[in-house]
Amino acid sequence: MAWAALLLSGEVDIMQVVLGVDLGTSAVKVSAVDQAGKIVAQQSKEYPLSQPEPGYSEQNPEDWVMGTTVAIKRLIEVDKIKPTDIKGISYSGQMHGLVLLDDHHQVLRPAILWNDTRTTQQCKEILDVMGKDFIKITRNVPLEGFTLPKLLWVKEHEPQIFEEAATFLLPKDYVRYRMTGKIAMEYSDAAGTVMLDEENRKWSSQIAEAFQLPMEIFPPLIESIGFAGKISETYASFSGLSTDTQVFGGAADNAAGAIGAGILNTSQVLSSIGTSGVVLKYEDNAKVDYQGALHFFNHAIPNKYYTMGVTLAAGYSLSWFKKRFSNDNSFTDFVNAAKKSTVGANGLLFTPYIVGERTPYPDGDIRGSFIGIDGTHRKEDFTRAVLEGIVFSFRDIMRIFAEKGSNFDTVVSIGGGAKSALWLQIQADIFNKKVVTLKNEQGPGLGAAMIAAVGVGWFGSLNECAERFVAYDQTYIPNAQNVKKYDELYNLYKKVYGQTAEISHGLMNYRREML
Ligand SMILES: Nc1ncnc2c1ncn2[C@@H]1O[C@H](COP(=O)(O)OP(=O)(O)O)[C@@H](O)[C@H]1O
Ligand SMILES: O=C(CO)[C@@H](O)[C@H](O)COP(=O)(O)O
Repeated sequence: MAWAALLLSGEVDIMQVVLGVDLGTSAVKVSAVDQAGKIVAQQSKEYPLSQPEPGYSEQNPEDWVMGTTVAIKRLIEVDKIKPTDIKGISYSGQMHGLVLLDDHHQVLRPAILWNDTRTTQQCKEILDVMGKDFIKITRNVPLEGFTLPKLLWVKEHEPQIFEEAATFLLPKDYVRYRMTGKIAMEYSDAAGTVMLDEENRKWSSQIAEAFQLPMEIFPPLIESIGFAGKISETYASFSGLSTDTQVFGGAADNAAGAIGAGILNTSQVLSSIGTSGVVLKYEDNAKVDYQGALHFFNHAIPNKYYTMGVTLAAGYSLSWFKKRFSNDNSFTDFVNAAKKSTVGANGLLFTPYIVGERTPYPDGDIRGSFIGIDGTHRKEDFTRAVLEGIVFSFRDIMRIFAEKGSNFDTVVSIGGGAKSALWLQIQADIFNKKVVTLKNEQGPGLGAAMIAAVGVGWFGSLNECAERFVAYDQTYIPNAQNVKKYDELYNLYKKVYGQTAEISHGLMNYRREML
């Protein structure tokens, strides 16, 4: 039912709202959402990222708390949302970041983030010590981005800090702790620590023993829609919120993004082109086994899962190219100029490995290429090659799904990739699948608000909530001629990694020697 009709029907109370806190890497965005699924107000606050050494990426957890508080205060003071009308709050969080706390719950060092790549050695050690058992328990291969290698890095390089650590949290779990005073980690995020026995939904004592991690440091686990407490007196006086507002677990940003996009059954796949890119598929149970070729994590819905592959530089590749070579154009004009090129960019291929890659090549040292540069190529061919290369990298992920016999008919596109009709058609043609967009595309923030909406009892389940909050907009159907051409080009694209890896690694070593 449309928003106005819902109001007239008296089925919803438009005064009541829930808040979805989307704790990203560059900023926190807090959305106030009413019972009809309408975003009535939104505030955000950016915070800095520190890169003290090559490959390091850290943030100060206090900045997340301050940013979230500023955004909430603005909702109350500028947008005039009454604190007593805020019935519930939940979260979507950047994944994997390690927040270490001492026994007074004080932060011991800056958080080490998902895009920090200092832990290659620790990932190797994890496999050396546990081999295939590790993948069997966590359903993932150890990658630099995940939390366990970060914990082992601290243990090895900062032993005094490790000694003082009483527990650890993930970014949004830390913010929730500061708002409620209660320590807990939520399942979909806990899966990304790669210390969780995913199928049995408990911390793995085998992993703890293998790496001499005391069991006491593992925080209690809660469900995404689980009640985490009410706003504490301290945080209420700090933020202006009411102590009656209920707080719920929340979810990892990709799980929350999937909920906000209505990915709640196995026939749909999410294609998210943000700074990084994600192809994500809902899984009904833990029986599917990709043997670590894709990430496999607990979903925000109890006992459900999702599989995903990550392209580290998706939208980032396009932004990089625009910034370096087309900075004076608007984003829309710059992307639309690629229409002047052809399917296959007049014979130019791009691989988007400009910050290394995760799926299907877990290789921090691979770098991107333009292949087939010809004297006749124009800037729009390069732009088109970048748009296509990003989508080819998503097809690499889809190929793994296909090899495992996973079937789906619809791809829901979100993020920057859903802003351009050209890019959406390229996705439909390269995937050879129907691609749809969302009417109310708010990404993980809406998913976070949906978790709170279910938590406070507005809906019986996330599926029920999605029926009201999520609606599809445009549909893009594959063009048979283009599909054929892209199939041919994809066969060439697939060869680029293998044939450029050695050269890329040599060039990375050259850069390191120059430091
Ligand atoms: N008008 C546009 N058309 C196509 N792509 C766009 C447009 N504007 C931005 N983008 C792409 O979207 C990406 C950002 O997507 P977004 O979902 O906002 O990412 P994030 O939340 O990670 O910052 C940018 O890196 C850029 O490549
Ligand atoms: O590492 C992963 C998933 O495994 C990333 O998806 C981060 O969770 C991204 O955070 P944002 O870019 O959305 O801040």
